[in-house]
Amino acid sequence: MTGMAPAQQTTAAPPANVLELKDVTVRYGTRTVLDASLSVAPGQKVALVGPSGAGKSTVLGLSNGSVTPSTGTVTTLGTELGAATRRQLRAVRAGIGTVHQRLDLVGPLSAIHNVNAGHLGRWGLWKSLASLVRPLEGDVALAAMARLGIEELAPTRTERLSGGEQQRVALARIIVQDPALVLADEPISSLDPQRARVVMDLLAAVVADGDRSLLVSLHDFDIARSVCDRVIGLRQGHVVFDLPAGEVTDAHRDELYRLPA
Ligand SMILES: Nc1ncnc2c1ncn2[C@@H]1O[C@H](COP(=O)(O)OP(=O)(O)OP(=O)(O)O)[C@@H](O)[C@H]1O
Repeated sequence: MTGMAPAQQTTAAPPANVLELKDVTVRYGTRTVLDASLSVAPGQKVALVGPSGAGKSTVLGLSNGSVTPSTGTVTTLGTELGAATRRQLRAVRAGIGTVHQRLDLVGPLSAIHNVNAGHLGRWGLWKSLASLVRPLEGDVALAAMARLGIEELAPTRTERLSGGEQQRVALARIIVQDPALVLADEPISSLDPQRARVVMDLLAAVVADGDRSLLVSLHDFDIARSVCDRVIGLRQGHVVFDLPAGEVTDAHRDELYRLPA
């Protein structure tokens, strides 16, 4: 006996996926609209593509718990949503940043107030109300706005801003919220191609800056494969392919969007 302690285990376990859908089905009545398994690794940017009705929004809804699976499990930020307490669900939702085509900004409030709303998941009611009168931690919000080149718009009423500027306000709000996972449901579908590209590049930069993960549904196949690390093709609720963006070809696109004969 040497009396030596056993060797320490030094190899760290790989970090768990930030999102995991395992054997998930979603049924409405007798109709199964999703039957899929997929995952998003930490720091990964994943695009969901596929024709209308393929199940992209359903996957995003499952990921934040707003859609309940009929069978299977959804684990988001380490919490299995079906088994979570309300408190755990609140914590998961505070860790998710959401970007919609509809930006959920409050038009009559100044841009900085809207950016500051990124804090709300962490702040209690009184701090949130006080901040409506005078933005608290305004320096954090201003820094986020500066990152997106809209610092000088801080005092402007949000409804006076252009669509592109409002998109930047919504992205600055994500920076302030500092979520581990960003879910974006067709964030660029109302924009012209140039603006769509700029907004997607900004979204990707915001995600990469904070080492966050992204799951984004997109109709633009080319933007999906150029901005994201991985592309998942969904069709009629099934995963048709799940590939590194560099391996996705025009043939995958054509097959995915092929109209039924
Ligand atoms: N609450 C619901 N009740 C019944 N059917 C639903 C419900 N929500 C979604 N569906 C159906 O589920 C299928 C998938 O819808 P989903 O919105 O996920 O598709 P999508 O790929 O996001 O489509 P799009 O690109 O048009 O937004 C569709 O056929 C839709 O009609």
